[in-house]
Amino acid sequence: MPETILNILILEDSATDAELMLHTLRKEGLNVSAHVTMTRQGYVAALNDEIDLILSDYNLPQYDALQALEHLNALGYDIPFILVSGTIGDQRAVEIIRRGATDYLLKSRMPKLGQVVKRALQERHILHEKQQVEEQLHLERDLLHNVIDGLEMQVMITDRDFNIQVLNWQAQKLVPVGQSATEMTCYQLTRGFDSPCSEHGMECPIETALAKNRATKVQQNYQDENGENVSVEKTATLLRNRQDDVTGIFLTCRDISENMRQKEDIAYKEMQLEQILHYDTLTGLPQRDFFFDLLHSHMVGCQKNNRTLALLYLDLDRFKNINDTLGHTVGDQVLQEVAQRLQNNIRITDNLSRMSGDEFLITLDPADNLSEVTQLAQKFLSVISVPMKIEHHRFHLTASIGISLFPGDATSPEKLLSCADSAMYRAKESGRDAFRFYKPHMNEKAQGLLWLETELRLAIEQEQLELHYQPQYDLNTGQLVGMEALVRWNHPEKGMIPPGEFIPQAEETSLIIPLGEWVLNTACRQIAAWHAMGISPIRMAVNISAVQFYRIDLAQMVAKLLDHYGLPATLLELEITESVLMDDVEAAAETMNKLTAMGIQLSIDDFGTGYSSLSYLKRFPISTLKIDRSFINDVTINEQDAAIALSIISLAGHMGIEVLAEGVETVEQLSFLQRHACQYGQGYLFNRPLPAKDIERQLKTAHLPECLQ
Ligand SMILES: Nc1nc2c(ncn2[C@@H]2O[C@H](COP(=O)(O)O[C@H]3[C@@H](O)[C@H](n4cnc5c(=O)[nH]c(N)nc54)O[C@@H]3COP(=O)(O)O)[C@@H](O)[C@H]2O)c(=O)[nH]1
Repeated sequence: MPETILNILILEDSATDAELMLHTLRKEGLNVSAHVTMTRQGYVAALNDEIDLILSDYNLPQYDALQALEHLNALGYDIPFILVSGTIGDQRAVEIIRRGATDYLLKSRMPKLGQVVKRALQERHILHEKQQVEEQLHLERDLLHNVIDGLEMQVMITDRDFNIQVLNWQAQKLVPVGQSATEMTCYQLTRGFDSPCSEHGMECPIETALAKNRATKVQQNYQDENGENVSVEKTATLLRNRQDDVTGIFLTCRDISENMRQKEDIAYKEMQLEQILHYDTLTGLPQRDFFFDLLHSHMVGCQKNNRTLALLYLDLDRFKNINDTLGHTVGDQVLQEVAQRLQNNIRITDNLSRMSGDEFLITLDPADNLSEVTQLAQKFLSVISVPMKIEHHRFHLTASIGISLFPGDATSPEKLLSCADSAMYRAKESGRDAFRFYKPHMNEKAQGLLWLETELRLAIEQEQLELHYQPQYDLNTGQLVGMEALVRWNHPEKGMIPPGEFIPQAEETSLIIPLGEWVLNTACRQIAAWHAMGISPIRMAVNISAVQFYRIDLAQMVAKLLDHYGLPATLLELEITESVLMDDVEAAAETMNKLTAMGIQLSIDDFGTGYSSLSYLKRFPISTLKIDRSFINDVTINEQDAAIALSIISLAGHMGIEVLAEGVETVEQLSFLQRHACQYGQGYLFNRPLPAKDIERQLKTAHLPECLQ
């Protein structure tokens, strides 16, 4: 590294002294380059930024050190100035130091010059460095101040007791006119509180930062004076001295209300997107892919907890016809209605989705109870089959359902779906409006159902069914007033199967429709046949199930039969259970009104066992209430049953409705009913249900049961 050259300006009229100075300095190891002058002009001309040091005698012929110092200061140079002179007295020496000289050396002490110069240069160097540091600090402070001031957030520095010490421009704006920020606390300034935020139900960033001994960020939410929701984010950074003591807190406060609103907006849009991606826009149900996720997680849950899950694949029957004939707008409304009906009937733990077009998927979880699965599947078919009114169109819709079980049938969602799909096709093949379990794993009940359904279909075709008739009597006169047609199944291998064993299954599989039609047709044919034999006409009661009531145009069918056999409608009575009426009050009233308008009598079967609502008695055109035989059974020994029977008799009397007691088996029951003015009765005491031939005999002979004679 090249040695630094020291440029010295020497103001000296003695060449020897100047030479001595240089010699002394060089001897001290300084590499010196010097310019010597004794005049003012020479001095001023030689002054420049390159000069490192000035050595000056005190008195010169036309100039002196005080003037030289003045010039130096006037020209703005900052060069160490050392007076090297003979004795000038202390006063002058002090004066010259006061005027800006760096040091003073007597010529008699010339050997010390090196040390004096070195010290002066060093001091100057230190001073320069200090100035530079100060300059730098000043610049940085300025920069920091500008940066903080330029921030859109409020910034303040407080002490540990929340007292404000420094504020930026944004925070300054909060300071009330006439008040000084430094006399306020941060909570007064930002919230107008008289105590820290923590005492007002909000987290205080300063307290948290001090407690955790580190920088902290908190969010405060509140309502401003206009009732607007405000969210602010506050950070507190601990300021420390060299001993690591906390000397203050650097606090920032940012209004993030807009961010929060945007976040909420984004969250809402994400939710909408989620809705679009995962949910079917027409029905609002989960779409296929999302449903598969749900199915998968249900399967995992079932596996873990040893539960069975059922997947139901539901496809509407002949839905294409609706779309093709009435257009997609009507079709869409039908799908929405179906979705709604299914949604209303699934359990809280089940899931429903729209697979595509007119196909819906339902997970039943848990599905350990297979009879419940069967009931639910039937329920879905039933609710879909309740007539639907869209615009001015009325529909009788049906569906086919395939059911697969996890883990029995398949262990992957795809395979489970494929099993349910093939079961659904089997349901379609069976004539639609039915459900089928996936075959390899059908439970006993499902297998039994399938057997029954197949056999019952054959029974209708092969005339294994027959009707028995149970007479109904006027309990006062003993007169035979009507009879109830009751179906019997004479199975070629199993013998007589009671209706209680096949009617409910026929209702589940919708076979009740052809079966019910067969019963009505046979009953009407029988009335016509007896009429043709000259037997005086007698009213025939026929049981009608809910499925018949809602899924076919019953009035139209009955009208056709009456017309076909040339019978007056008054000879026909249709028995409906209470629950049928409650399924769809509007539709029930419509059908009943049509039937009564034709002259058909309507009776309520098993009265007292269901809703027994007075309101429907007023609403529907009912001609007879049939007291359920469960009340008649113990009417003479059970006070409660007696009370129920009596109130039904009284109720019917007040409403002008006829009343018939079912299941009269004993003379005691008969006399109770007679005593309490029950008009009609039916039961084993008078007759069991009998084949047509046996009834014929009674009708021809007008034979009265003994107990009524
Ligand atoms: N939808 C249709 N349902 C029908 C039809 N035929 C019958 N059924 C219903 O099946 C249930 C069982 O009927 P069934 O075994 O025929 O029993 C009837 C009578 O035999 C029995 N009864 C009559 N009197 C007495 C008696 O004194 N004691 C006694 N223990 N039982 C008696 O009651 C049944 C008639 O009941 P109801 O219909 O409520 O009047 C039954 O629910 C039938 O409704 C059909 O064609 N379609």
